Amino acid sequence: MQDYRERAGLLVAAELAAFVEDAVLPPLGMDADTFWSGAAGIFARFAPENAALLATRADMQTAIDAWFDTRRGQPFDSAAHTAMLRDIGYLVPEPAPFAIDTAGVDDEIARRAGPQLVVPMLNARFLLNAANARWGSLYDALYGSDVIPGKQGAGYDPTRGALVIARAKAFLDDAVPLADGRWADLGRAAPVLRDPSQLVGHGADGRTVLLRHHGLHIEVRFDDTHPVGRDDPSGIADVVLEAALSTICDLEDSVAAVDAADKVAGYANWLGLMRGDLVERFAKGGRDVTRRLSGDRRYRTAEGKELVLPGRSLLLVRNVGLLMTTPAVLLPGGGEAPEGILDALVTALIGLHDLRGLGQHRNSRDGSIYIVKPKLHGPAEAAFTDRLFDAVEDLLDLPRHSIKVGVMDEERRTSANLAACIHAVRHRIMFINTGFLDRTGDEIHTAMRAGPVLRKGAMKDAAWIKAYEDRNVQIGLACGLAGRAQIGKGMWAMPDRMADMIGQKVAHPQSGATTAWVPSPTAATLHALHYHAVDVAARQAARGQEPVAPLADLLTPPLSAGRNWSDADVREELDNNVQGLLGYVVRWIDAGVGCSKVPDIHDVGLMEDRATLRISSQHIANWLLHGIVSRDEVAASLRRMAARVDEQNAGDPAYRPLARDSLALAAAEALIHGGVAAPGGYTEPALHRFRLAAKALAGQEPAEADRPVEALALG
Ligand SMILES: CC(=O)SCCNC(=O)CCNC(=O)[C@H](O)C(C)(C)COP(=O)(O)OP(=O)(O)OC[C@H]1O[C@@H](n2cnc3c(N)ncnc32)[C@H](O)[C@@H]1OP(=O)(O)O
Ligand SMILES: O=CC(=O)O
Ligand SMILES: [Mg+2]
Repeated sequence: MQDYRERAGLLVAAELAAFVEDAVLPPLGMDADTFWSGAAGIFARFAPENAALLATRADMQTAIDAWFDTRRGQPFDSAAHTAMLRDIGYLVPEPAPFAIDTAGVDDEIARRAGPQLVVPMLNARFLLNAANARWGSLYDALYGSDVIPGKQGAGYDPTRGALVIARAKAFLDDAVPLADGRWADLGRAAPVLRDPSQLVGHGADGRTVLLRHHGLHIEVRFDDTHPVGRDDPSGIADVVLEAALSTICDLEDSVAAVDAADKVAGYANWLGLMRGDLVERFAKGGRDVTRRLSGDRRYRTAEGKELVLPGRSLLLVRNVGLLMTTPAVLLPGGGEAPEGILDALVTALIGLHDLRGLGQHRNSRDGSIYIVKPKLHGPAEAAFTDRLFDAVEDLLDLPRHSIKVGVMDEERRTSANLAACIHAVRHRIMFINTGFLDRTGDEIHTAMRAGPVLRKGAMKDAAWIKAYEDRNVQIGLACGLAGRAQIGKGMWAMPDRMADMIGQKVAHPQSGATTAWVPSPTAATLHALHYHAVDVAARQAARGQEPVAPLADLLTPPLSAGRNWSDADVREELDNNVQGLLGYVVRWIDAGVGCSKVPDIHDVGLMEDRATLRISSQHIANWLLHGIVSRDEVAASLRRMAARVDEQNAGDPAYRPLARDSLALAAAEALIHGGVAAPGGYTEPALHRFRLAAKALAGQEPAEADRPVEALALG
């Protein structure tokens, strides 16, 4: 049973009250009464509006469903569909031309182009690694990935090493060419650059040369005492790249946070990052490791001045959206508080530690707290977020617009009204980002009644997604984001396929995006190469001249004209969706892991999070609704894929097989069969329900834990 403390008319979970009052407020000199009575006022003001906005979403979806139902079997009528969306207020008038005026944004966001790493907030070991991924060894990233073909052996393989070194030096030839010859032929000479302005300085050890290209730094480390440098004709031991300029510490789709204990664990990690004292100790490769945040990096410029560069990624925090409530706080009527409002209050309060300079390091040098807001549906919800952040600033005595917002463009109503959404937050917006995974889930859900959707793999060639990606950049540029805010692109979801990433993800900077998401530090280092290859500012200048891609394309649902697939194709599609879904859900429900690498049916490890789960569950629900697959076929696929997922996890002693009475299997069935009715097609309600049940069971006697799922009160 959750233990609560009464605070200003709220019931606050004991662990949350203790965390806020003992760890967060005292260094800020803020008393608990001031904070909780301010928080109570904010909940009183914004919780009803939050509920009303959710009701509007539901009403609009009902109207869209009814419109498609009455036209079943007829070809899609784009003009009538757009008119209907205007009638129901889904499409709003475009604002007059305007430019955002966000101020006080750090260079990493406003003026420089480079990778953005995302990391689950509940994993301190990964969080520290992510924050430190500002700098990454290119030698290590190449050696440890499939960019260099062939298998890695146990020890150092000099043949593989030689390929790495050749590749890294070829990169130097492109980005920072020598005045004469190639880096491979440098010999013992000191490097003289074709463009001397690329030489920024030297490391304190005198052996590191600091270079800059397209605003990103490159260290070339000369060290004859290092095993690699010793064998190199020039003594080069490594090439280190400035990689993850920014990192999103995620409280949303990559974590499983269902109760006060989980929320406090996430908030405590965010506090550790803002104060600089987060430490994690663990064993790796037979060694005990203590991981901390890296310090800043010191150099001497050619003029002999000291130069300090940030040692850590600029940290952003992703709050949850508007949908969920949390048992961590109960409102005066006894209902759970909207989780997004609690996140805004607590993550901004923690961010204040950085703005007041209370931490060991500085995160924002320009005095901003960066909150990423996911799953906003349209301008009314963006305006709501703006007012909520105003209120939090007032409570925390922060200058107006110190809290910046990153708007995830990942719901169809936001894409269709993007300029109006940006306008609603024009004084504080620091990014727009195409979260194409959620966006695909929302596309399927919104058009649920329109007909069977394309196979998942064909979705990337559909008209809507091209228009979505193009319009996001074009509208972002038209609204003046260049030089003030990021235009971001989505996640590379195949963490082990780095050669493919190198080949394909260059498309993101080429599109005029100043950043794009990567799943790991290695991916950040390798993706940094793309920002050296492409001059994003030039691409933005070119794309700023383009007409905006047609709204009609954006609003064309990805439908298949009937059942265009063989039985084998249908089965493959179903099995693939079911396998990804089960492989992810079993870890979410049983182990509380919110982001996993799950092999697909071709054994490619895919990053699965709640957004990819939204896609697979919505896809199966759509094909069931339209009779492409039957309930029996889905049940058979669940059985087949459960056995496969059990096999894949056989090496994990803590793993509980997906047997008939597994909570995880029941959650998977609820996600599929409840997919049409689920608000927005979101998976959070079902996941939270089953995870809470799993946690409750884990706290009980083993005999209880073996009770069948049917005996659980899950509703
Ligand atoms: C649609 C969306 O919302 S996308 C945004 C949400 N998604 C994410 O945040 C993805 C984040 N990435 C991850 O969680 C992980 O990379 C996964 C789950 C995809 C793969 O994890 P694993 O299978 O454990 O990775 P793998 O074994 O290849 O590598 C683990 C190592 O890489 C590091 N690592 C992997 N991902 C990250 C990361 N995102 N940040 C920091 N370090 C990371 C780990 O710290 C670990 O190194 P260590 O042993 O020195 O600590
Ligand atoms: O949040 C990102 C997405 O693709 O969804
Ligand atoms: Mg998303």
